[in-house]
Amino acid sequence: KHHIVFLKTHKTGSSTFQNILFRLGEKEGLVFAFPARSFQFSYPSNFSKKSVKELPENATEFDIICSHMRLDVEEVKKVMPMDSVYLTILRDPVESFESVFVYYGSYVPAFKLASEFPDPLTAFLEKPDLYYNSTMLSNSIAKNPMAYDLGLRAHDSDGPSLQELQKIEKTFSLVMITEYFDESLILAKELLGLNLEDIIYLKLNARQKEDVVSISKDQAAKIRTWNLLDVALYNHFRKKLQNKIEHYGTQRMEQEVRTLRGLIAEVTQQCIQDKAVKPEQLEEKLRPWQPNTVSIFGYNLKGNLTQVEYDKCLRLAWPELQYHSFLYNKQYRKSM
Ligand SMILES: Nc1ncnc2c1ncn2[C@@H]1O[C@H](COP(=O)(O)OS(=O)(=O)O)[C@@H](OP(=O)(O)O)[C@H]1O
Repeated sequence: KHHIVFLKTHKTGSSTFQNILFRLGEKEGLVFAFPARSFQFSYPSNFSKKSVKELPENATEFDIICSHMRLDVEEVKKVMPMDSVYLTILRDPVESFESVFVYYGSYVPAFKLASEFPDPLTAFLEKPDLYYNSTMLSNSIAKNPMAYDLGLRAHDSDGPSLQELQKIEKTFSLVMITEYFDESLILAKELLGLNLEDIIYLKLNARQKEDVVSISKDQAAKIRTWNLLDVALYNHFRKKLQNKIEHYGTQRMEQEVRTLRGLIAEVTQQCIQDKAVKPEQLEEKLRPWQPNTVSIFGYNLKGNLTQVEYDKCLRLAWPELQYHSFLYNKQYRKSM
């Protein structure tokens, strides 16, 4: 029986991987550790056992946890079985910071202050310390967002200590890398003993292209300086993943990735009417949550699916909040 802890980092492709885990959990009847309130574990505060909904009737343990949290390993251990496999995902900090900046532009005070300028990202990067007050909890994600989610001292300006890196290495069996998403999935499949069918996915939570800010070399350098800890983490674990791919066998990996992509093309053909659909053209059931500054794409399903096909296709395209609510309702036999 699987026992899985997935640390869902922000703006890294984590919803796509979470969807794979939602489907796995549903298929295997795993017990999810859900937040007691809402969809996150008291984020941006540290994870706490108190923020977890109690076990459902007749269950003796939780099997899987995969909602947003700020990691506190000792607290997670109070909730999850000792033999749980820990996974997480990191994305190129230039890409992930740009995504965080735009997505949370009107929610995070540091970003909101810069939003009054015609080019908010340039204004912010020019003098980030002018906008960033590290004592405000609501600014948590404004600097080194991935390190913050991992529970590190993200507001500092230096890199991680060897001790911090060693702790992450000791905790996580696999740190996936968004730029090697499919390769990471193959490694996750091996680690968890899954089939290729289990890791078929549709890319979720993508912004419409007009909302993606194209980053100049100068801006990229400034993003890296501001997010030094994320850069160090990313570089370290990217290298590690590359080594794992080599160890797995580069050709064997290429073959598996090709097969996976073929399977993805098949289900896309079977399930999807339109890709990259704007929110206003999506029915509510398939509309991802929308921040007020950007549009997040979704999928329209084909109209002529049998019930069995519809159930399968829906789950692939189901945005996080809708699928989460469905699983919660099923597990507790009552709505959230
Ligand atoms: N498979 C795959 N490969 C590469 N990139 C991917 C993938 N799946 C999702 N994405 C991109 O990840 C961004 C969304 O990340 P999250 O789902 O982690 O966001 S959230 O924090 O849960 O809101 C979002 O990035 P932006 O479009 O740049 O905002 C998605 O496009």
